[in-house]
Amino acid sequence: MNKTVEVHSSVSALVQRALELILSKAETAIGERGQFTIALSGGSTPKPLYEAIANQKLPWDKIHVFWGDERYVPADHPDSNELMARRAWLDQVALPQANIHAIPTLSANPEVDAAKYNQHLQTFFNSASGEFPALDVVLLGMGDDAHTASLFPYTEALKVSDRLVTVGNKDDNLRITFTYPFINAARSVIFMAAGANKRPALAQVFAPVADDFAYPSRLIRPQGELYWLLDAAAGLEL
Ligand SMILES: O=C(O)[C@H](O)[C@@H](O)[C@H](O)[C@H](O)COP(=O)(O)O
Repeated sequence: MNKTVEVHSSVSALVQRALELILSKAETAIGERGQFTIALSGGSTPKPLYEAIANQKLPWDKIHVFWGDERYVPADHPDSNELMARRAWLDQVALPQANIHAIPTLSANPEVDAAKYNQHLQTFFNSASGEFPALDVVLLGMGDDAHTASLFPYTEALKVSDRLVTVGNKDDNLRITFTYPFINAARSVIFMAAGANKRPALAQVFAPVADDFAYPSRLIRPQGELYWLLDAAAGLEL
């Protein structure tokens, strides 16, 4: 793992840096493998990043978009991570619908939809059960409880290491989430975290010893590169 922690002066500087990184990873991936695969996060921090990506001229047909987690709501619900990314980015550019790999949420059973997304990913990457294919970029946020994707403290999802996708649980609201070993298989994992409310969690996530089960972002130790992009408020005491 190659870990880089950067503290930027403002949220817009952080967003600009995330944009640069993603453009550079996309160029490399398309040059080397003919396509760029990225998993998006929800939360509020990445929205200006998605708007900035939409303003770029990119070979959209070579870009495949996935989600690291999704709330268990229909795709037109205001809480949907897919809806946010569609409005800010995907609906604004000529990215083929077939390249948008949204998490299904309509079977009334999150276990069934998690299994469907798992299968969809295995088919896309042509990987066998038990293998963890590498996305080019997994974009993540972190909550002030140190959760990431929908891997919440002390939940069963943190123990799942035999598949790509599982069911997450936020205060008894079920969600669908990548598992930590799938995130860790990525070529690059980019965390974006802004705001002073993230400081106590970050201190635990960066501590040499702490409980991974209490602070799930600690589980993210990718085989490739790990970037933590922070704003000045989040990074103040680091
Ligand atoms: O769907 C979600 O809620 C997320 O993917 C989640 O893990 C998010 O990234 C963090 O809660 C940070 O959210 P903010 O960017 O709003 O701080």
